[in-house]
Amino acid sequence: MFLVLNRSEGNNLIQEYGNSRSRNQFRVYQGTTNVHEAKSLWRWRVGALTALFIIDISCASTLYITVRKWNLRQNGFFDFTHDSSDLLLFSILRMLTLSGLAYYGATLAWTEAEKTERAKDAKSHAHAPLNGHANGYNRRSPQINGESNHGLADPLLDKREATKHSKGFGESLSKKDIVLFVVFLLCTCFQAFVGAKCIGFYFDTTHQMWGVRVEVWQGVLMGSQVAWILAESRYVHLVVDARRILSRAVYITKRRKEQDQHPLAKSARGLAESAEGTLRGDKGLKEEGDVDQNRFLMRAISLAREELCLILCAFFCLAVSSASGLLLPRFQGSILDHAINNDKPKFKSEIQLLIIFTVITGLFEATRNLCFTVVGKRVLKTLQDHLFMGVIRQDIAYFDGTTSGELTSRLTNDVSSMAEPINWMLSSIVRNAVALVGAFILCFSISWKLSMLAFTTMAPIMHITAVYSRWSRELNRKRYALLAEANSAASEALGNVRTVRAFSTEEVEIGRFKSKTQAAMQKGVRDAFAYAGAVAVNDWLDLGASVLILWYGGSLVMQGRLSAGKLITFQLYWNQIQSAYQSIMSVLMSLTRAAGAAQRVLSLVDALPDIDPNAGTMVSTLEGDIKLQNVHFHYQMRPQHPVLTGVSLHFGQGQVCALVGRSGGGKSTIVHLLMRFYDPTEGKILLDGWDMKHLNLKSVHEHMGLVAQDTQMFACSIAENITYGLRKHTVEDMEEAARYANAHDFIMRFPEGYATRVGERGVRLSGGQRQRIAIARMLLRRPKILLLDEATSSLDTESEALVQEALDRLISEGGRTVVLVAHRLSTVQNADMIAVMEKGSVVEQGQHEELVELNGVYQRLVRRQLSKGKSTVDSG
Ligand SMILES: Nc1ncnc2c1ncn2[C@@H]1O[C@H](COP(=O)(O)OP(=O)(O)OP(=O)(O)O)[C@@H](O)[C@H]1O
Repeated sequence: MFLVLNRSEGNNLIQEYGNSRSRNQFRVYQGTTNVHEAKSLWRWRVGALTALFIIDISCASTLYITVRKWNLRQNGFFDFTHDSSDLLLFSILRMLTLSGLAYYGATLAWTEAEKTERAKDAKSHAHAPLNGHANGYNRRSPQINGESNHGLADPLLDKREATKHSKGFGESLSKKDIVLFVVFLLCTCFQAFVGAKCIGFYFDTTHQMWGVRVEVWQGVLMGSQVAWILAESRYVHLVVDARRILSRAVYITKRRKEQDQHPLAKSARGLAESAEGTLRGDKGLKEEGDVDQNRFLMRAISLAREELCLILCAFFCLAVSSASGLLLPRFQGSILDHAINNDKPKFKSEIQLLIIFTVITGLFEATRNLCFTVVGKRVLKTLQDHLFMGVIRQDIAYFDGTTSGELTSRLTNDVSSMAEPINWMLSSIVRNAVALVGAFILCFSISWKLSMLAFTTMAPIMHITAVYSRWSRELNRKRYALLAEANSAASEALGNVRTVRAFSTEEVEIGRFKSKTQAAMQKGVRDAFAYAGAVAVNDWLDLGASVLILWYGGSLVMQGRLSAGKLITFQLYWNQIQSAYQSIMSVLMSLTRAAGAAQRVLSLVDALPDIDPNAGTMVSTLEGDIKLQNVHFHYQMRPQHPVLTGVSLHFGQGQVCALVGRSGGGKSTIVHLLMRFYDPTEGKILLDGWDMKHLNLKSVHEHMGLVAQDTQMFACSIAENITYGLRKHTVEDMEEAARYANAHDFIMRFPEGYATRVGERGVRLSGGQRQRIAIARMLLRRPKILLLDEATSSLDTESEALVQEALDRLISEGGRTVVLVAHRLSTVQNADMIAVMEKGSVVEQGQHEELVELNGVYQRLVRRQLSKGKSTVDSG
């Protein structure tokens, strides 16, 4: 039973995120792309199916032999009640039909998979030139400057065809699905036949074979046939799926080879690297592992490991409540029998026992529930903490390629969708599994024939559940992606609400948001319909089973072969099986829904940053000597655009060094590299002679201070902003830093002084005030290395003068290495070294006078400044 529900297909799922139409939309493919792996999966599954056929026929043959030897025939012709040659015949027929259908289905799967891949290519071709992004090197064919990809994609492919095939796994019904449905129907009919055969069959109760009654042998052989048929039906599905996986792997490998030989392969790779919404580290893209129901369950269990004591207590309560709960139907049945037989003393004592066991069950049930709920809540908390830790420690490169909306969605929607089933699944799955297995055994002990008949309805239920789970999982993945897009649109609009108001684009933003929520809602509604359908069919099948039980059980009672009480007990156990099964099914379905969210959450929880701030040698003091040796760099989101091309610079200890040059020359990028937001793609940065990569980043940052152009503030008080990140400080130190930064006076003019709250991102302060607070924050840390990245460029003259005064004071203090980007001429003039950057390289270097004499780029910049009547070196 669980074999089918907890599908373990053994194939990994590769998620590919697309960028063709919208940022976060991703497409899902199932299976490996490695041809070798796909081939062995195919062989393995074909082998397993063949083995199943062999076992099935062996069972049928053995049954036939035992029946011929021990079952007395009434006449010479075929006799349904005394002969099993029909079962043998059906086994052979089954083997031939299922093999044929598996072969046909596999052929269809091969061509369908190839067609789907082609359609996906065609679709990505159609979109790629519109937005300038290709969609995954080695995964989709890029179209650059109108060039197609060796004709691999069929440009004439009908657009509707492309849409149909790109709908994704599980969303469209194909010929292959129809073949699989026929397999399912056939197998269900075969199972029903074996069930019916069991009921009417004459089992020899007198003879023995190897010390075991022949009746038992025959019953086991017939019973196991039902299981083999179920497994065969499943394996035909798996064989067909393996063919699809192989076809896709072959197609993709072929495409990869052709792409690698393509002259534009490098650009394609670059475009793929820049796809948004993907998990990336500083060194490039990272693959997000698949999380299916099984892995999700395993993960939930490992998360709950810390709560071992509570879990053990819960399991103890579970054992007691399950054991006593399983006895209740027995009491109910025998009470009825005693009532019918008018046996008053036994009737009374059974009633008393029933009351005692009901109280015990309820008590332990409640305690078990409490323990598991507490475990669920604690797991949720751990998960939330882990996710936030996972997000905040990611490389800056990751944040370059994602939006705050998407992250918020992961932290809120995804985590709650993932945690929802965790809250109760631990409790529910174990309790219901125990009830299911226990009731199953007890049902067989009452009447194995009745059980066989009832259980033939289980196979279709399991099949429908498995098909729905699979379909729903893919649909929900897409739904969550759409919700993330909606979040992203909302947070972008709200973050820029002033611009939205200024341009009166509220309607546009509302439309953008609505289109995403609408699409997500449609997928949700589709899922709800399918869910309702699956549940309805399953309910009908359940009811059908109850009718069968009453019909056959009732006839047994009338024949005097079963007591009425036993029939009631059987019915109660059957109800228990049904409700346990339904509960497990709904847990698994919610696991299915949650697996999509879990994948997005766990991929982040598990992803370790490439630049680990905690790794490397600790630094207690820094002299402040910085060397850049032949540094090359490009941002991942624009891999084809080199930002730094072989930059070598020396910022001596205690020197004031300036970086000037045209906008986009790479000055801020050098500051980013010095902060180690990114690592150079080539070359080295040495700090006091040590390669920065080998130093502990946290300890290095304690000696560095950065004042950037766009100062970032937290929505708390001014005091908290100034002392941000410092564990020890005094109020006097804070005020002194603020005075030094020309901030004390304006802070004191606020009614609440240092306790004034600054609002989100410091919106309640002016740009100059924010800058001065940032300077105070940095001063309080007394850094050895000071990085000033155009700290005054966006300020008006008055604010600029105030901020500049604070900075000049700081610089003139000496003893610090200062790297400043595009400052006022006066400051740059006095710098010990000025480096002029152009198009990612240093074109001139020296002191002010030397550079002016060179009559080159620097002199032109100065001249332009003077002609504009400004006193700053223009960076544009
Ligand atoms: N996170 C990023 N992702 C991709 N490209 C980036 C990123 N940051 C900057 N760039 C690009 O890198 C190049 C250099 O940018 P950088 O900010 O270093 O220039 P700059 O010399 O400091 O310019 P400005 O004086 O205007 O600030 C620019 O072309 C810019 O578009």
